[in-house]
Amino acid sequence: MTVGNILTLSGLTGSIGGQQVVEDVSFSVPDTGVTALLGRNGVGKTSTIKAVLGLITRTAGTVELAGERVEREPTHRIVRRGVGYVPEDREVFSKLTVAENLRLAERDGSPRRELVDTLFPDLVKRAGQAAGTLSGGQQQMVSLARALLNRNRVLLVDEPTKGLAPRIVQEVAEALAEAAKTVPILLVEQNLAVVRQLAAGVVVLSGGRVVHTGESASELLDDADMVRRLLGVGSDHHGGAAAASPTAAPTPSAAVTERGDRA
Ligand SMILES: Nc1ncnc2c1ncn2[C@@H]1O[C@H](COP(=O)(O)OP(=O)(O)OP(=O)(O)O)[C@@H](O)[C@H]1O
Repeated sequence: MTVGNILTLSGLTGSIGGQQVVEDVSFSVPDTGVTALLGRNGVGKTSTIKAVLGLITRTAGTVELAGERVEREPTHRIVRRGVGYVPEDREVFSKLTVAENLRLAERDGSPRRELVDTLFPDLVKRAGQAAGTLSGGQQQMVSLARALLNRNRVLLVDEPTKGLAPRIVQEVAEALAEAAKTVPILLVEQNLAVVRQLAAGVVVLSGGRVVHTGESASELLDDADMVRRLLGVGSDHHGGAAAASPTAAPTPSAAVTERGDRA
């Protein structure tokens, strides 16, 4: 099977309140695996995802989904075409149960219940629990499960491990790895050990623009100078045991991310 691109951004430019926050962004997301979208705080990663979805004003450029132009379409239509979004901060309905949260997310009559139940057995056990009483990691699982219930062609996942304890970070990373076997993922992630574990390709933004694209995230992460220059993180924060092996679990030290460094 030849590998193609599921999503291609070309010269995408977007603004919030008249201020340009995404500038002439071009890159492609292959139709398999995880592609990481990286960059320091505030460089426009979330805004780029929102521009794809039409959640911020797109002022120029194109977005192709499986070869079809969608940049003029409203958000709901892009979502219906199969672009799943797992936003930063999870956004579960806290007063609703886990089961209700999932049911609300179903877009058609054949949700992929089996897949979701297999991936997230804990959510099956907690089906009757109010989502607001779940831990951050469990809420992240609900958020991921909602996107996976539908037959999406690509998932846009924004900072899924943000604020989670290292052990839970690893659980979320494993769920993402399983999910990626069924759907390509564009992943915004600050935890570089997770990026190393999951991502094949990589795109780095700075000041709303693409400053690096590569087919190997590990290659970028192995280059301490590049990491410092592009991500503003010391090599020790992606080094150590977790960085030495692409399959190693993120350790507490590796889970210290650029977010902490930049504070
Ligand atoms: N609602 C908003 N109103 C005004 N400016 C905004 C808004 N949301 C984002 N911005 C600005 O747009 C720029 C890009 O922000 P964005 O959240 O896309 O960056 P990011 O790379 O995802 O950062 P983070 O790592 O903090 O999530 C920043 O300068 C930010 O201040």
